[in-house]
Amino acid sequence: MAAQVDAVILAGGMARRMGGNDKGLVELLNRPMIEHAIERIKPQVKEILINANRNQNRYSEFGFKVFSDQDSGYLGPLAGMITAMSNTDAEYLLVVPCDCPLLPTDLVARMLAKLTAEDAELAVASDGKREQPVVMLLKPSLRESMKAFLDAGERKIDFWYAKHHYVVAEFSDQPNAFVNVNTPEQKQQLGEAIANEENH
Ligand SMILES: Nc1nc2c(ncn2[C@@H]2O[C@H](COP(=O)(O)OP(=O)(O)OP(=O)(O)O)[C@@H](O)[C@H]2O)c(=O)[nH]1
Ligand SMILES: [Mg+2]
Repeated sequence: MAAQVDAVILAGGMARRMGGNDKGLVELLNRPMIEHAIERIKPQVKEILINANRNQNRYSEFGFKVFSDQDSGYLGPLAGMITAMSNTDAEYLLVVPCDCPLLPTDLVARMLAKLTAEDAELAVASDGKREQPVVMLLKPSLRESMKAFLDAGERKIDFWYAKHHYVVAEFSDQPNAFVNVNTPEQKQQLGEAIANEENH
């Protein structure tokens, strides 16, 4: 039987570079940004969880459970992951950010294949050039380790996973898959690029 995988879409940041507008809800091509991620990920997992620290009612309209960080105070993406890990009973949790509209449609399959082939604890995605620390597939049992790391005042995701047996799943065949939107200018550029692509 295929392994059970749930996903958390992280939308819990402050989006300062977006001018403080809730990044998951700003519109890209007339749709809230998170909807692009939902569309890519939904066919690949059992359930989607949304992690958001404001506008929870608006987020719940997408039809999935919404969780805020357990420890308030914007402690970074790891705080959102910890919350999701306590709210899933799946074998694996996929973590993705809300601001990556072009995530691979074969993300879970390839990360899971790599993780199981090497009997690793977690897999991190790479675009072929760089690891993408907010795109991970992990076992929810890693929650204790992540919590201890955060409680010790640490924040950096790659420092955390370096402590574990991890593998890197490469998506060099899809160099734009992890394009990430942080500013209004990037949003504008990506919107135009996608629209151009669709017109060809
Ligand atoms: N739960 C949670 N998620 C966070 C937090 N900070 C960032 N994230 C998420 O982590 C992902 C990557 O972070 P960034 O792209 O830096 O987003 P951001 O922090 O909202 O934006 P900036 O304020 O411009 O850095 C995004 O999906 C954010 O929603 C946090 O404190 N808590
Ligand atoms: Mg940030």
